Amino acid sequence: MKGIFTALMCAFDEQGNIHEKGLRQLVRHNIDVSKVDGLYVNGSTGENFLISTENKKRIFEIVKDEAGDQVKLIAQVGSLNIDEAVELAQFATDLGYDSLSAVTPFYYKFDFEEIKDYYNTIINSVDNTMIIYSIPALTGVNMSLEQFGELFENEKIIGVKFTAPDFYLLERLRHAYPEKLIYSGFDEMLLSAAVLNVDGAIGSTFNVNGARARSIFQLAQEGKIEEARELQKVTNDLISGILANGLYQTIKEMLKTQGVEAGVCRKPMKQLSADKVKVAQELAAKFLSK
Ligand SMILES: CC(=O)N[C@@H]([C@@H](O)[C@H](O)[C@H](O)CO)[C@@H](O)CC(=O)C(=O)O
Repeated sequence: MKGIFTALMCAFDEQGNIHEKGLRQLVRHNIDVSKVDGLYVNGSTGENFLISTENKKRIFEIVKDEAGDQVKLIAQVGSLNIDEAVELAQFATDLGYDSLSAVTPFYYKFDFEEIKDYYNTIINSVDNTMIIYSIPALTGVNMSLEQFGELFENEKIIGVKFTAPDFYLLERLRHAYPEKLIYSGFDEMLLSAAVLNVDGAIGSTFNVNGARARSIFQLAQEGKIEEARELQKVTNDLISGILANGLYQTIKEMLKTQGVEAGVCRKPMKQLSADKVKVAQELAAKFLSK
């Protein structure tokens, strides 16, 4: 379960339906071209919070069917509707997903006891493991070292996807819980996290930049920091361009230049203007090999 995991996009058509052929191509591109170690399915990048339970299940099915056992698969099942989270956890487990993950419950200001109960309720309902998805900038949920420790007391909670720029907390977590899996969640900070000895990374830009991400991670593990820094610089030039143009939409347009029918994003996300499509194509021409 270590290494580079792509936070998988989902291809949607103009009506917002799953574009199955495009989704299968996305899976193949990540496995065959980017050669990532795994896929993180129905996360933020998969537009999970914009789709129905039935669509989430269908995406889990298609991805497992296409990927088989070629790479590790993590199913993000977190939901404010805890019944849905449990249902999805059971569904993904039955399909053979290697682990589950759940975003911290957000919007209402849940206290820590409620957050702990949420994780234990989901994971104790299935025969699988759980990776906490912590992304404070989007959820508003900031957990302390001690609170992570309390969650980790449940042996089925095997790690955290740490999407935060708090390298002090990341170092403390690494030191305190050497046996737990820690994944870096900010692609632009991959090298800094790798230096702190994280076990892997999960990111959206790996859909187009997976090979470079793999190299950064590997070089850091080998102590070749100067080379890794060069690659992180190129990566961050790319990420700056993507973020300025519209994150998920730009990645989808870039994928289209690689022959992947990545579709469009679901409403209320807007579509790119013609000018921005051109910017995405220029980014692809500059940063992606044909
Ligand atoms: C909000 C968001 O999409 N964050 C990305 C990052 O990969 C992020 O896009 C990237 O670092 C650029 O800022 C991941 O942490 C999200 C992710 O793994 C997911 O799709 O669940």
